[in-house]
Amino acid sequence: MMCKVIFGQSMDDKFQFKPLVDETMLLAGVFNLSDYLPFLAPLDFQGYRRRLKRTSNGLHAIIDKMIDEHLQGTNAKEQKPYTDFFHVMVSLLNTPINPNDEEQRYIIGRENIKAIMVDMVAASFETTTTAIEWTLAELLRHPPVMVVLQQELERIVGRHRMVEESDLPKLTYLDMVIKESLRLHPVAPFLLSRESTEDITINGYFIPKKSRILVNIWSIGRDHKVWSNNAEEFFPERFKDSNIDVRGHDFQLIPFGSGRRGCPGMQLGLTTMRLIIAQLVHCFDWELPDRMLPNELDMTAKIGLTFPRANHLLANPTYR
Ligand code: HEM
Repeated sequence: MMCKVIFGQSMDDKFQFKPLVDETMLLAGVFNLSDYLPFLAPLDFQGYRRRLKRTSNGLHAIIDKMIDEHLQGTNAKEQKPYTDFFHVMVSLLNTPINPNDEEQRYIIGRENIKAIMVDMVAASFETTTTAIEWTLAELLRHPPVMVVLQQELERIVGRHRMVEESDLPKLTYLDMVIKESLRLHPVAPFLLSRESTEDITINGYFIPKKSRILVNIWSIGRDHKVWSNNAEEFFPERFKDSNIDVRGHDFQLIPFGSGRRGCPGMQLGLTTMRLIIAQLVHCFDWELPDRMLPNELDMTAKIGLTFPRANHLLANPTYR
């Protein structure tokens, strides 16, 4: 789905991004000795930098090939007006980004387009699927919550048609379920790192200029002082009559980050997440395999830049 939005076509054998994105996420979040002992960085003891370079070259090579195809016009589909991100970007190749500024003319080059596309691919492919998988896992672990959500869908949508995007604003319990899932399972538990631009003291802690700052939203999401004693529990009702929102202003819940580097794909990610969860729960009843009990479902996460489930969720759907 994200491939269609970004590239205007489904992923096929020619453009295999997924293994390269998985490797990038793993390497970007792995324990790296040089982060703690920077003088070791040039030696690349663990070989992570070499691996990351190979992965990055792989991603760049795929996008290079796609740009070439676009420029040669070999793909018949490309004759139509562009409605996807990639083709709009490539149509801007070698044009000035600020044509009215005579002094600083900045031309969009191939390297710029490749860097933006790699950023988009890495940031969009795994995030939404990871968030959906965690939400479905929590619903399977909490059958009463699943029932309340199904009742809401029946009330608002009924049984005779599929959920549509226009139904989403009315699905308030779904919204609470999604907030609760993102609170306990933020896709990027440390956000993207920041660097402090000046010396500052916050709550008695001195942070020198040029420090690398990681914001641990996983911990904030489970902090009893913020979320009360049931912070570890999946309890969507905590958001009933609450104004807490995920859009970056309520700092106890910032699964899409905040500020200038906050997630630009938030609206797309949230809408996709809501629609897919709603459709899965509306169309099917779900059961864990082999008579597994809800509390036996393994909820271990795999550590990387993102925080996906260690083992993919297995569940049996029955059409309702
Ligand atoms: C549920 C889905 C998603 C979640 C939870 C999510 C979360 C995040 C987070 C936490 C960040 C870092 C923000 C910060 O450090 O302040 C981020 C960055 C980013 N996201 Fe998302 N994201 C999602 C979907 C998407 C989608 C669908 C796209 C694009 C189509 C996207 C594009 C990006 C990009 C390009 C960045 C990097 C921004 C930068 O470097 O300044 N994300 N996302």
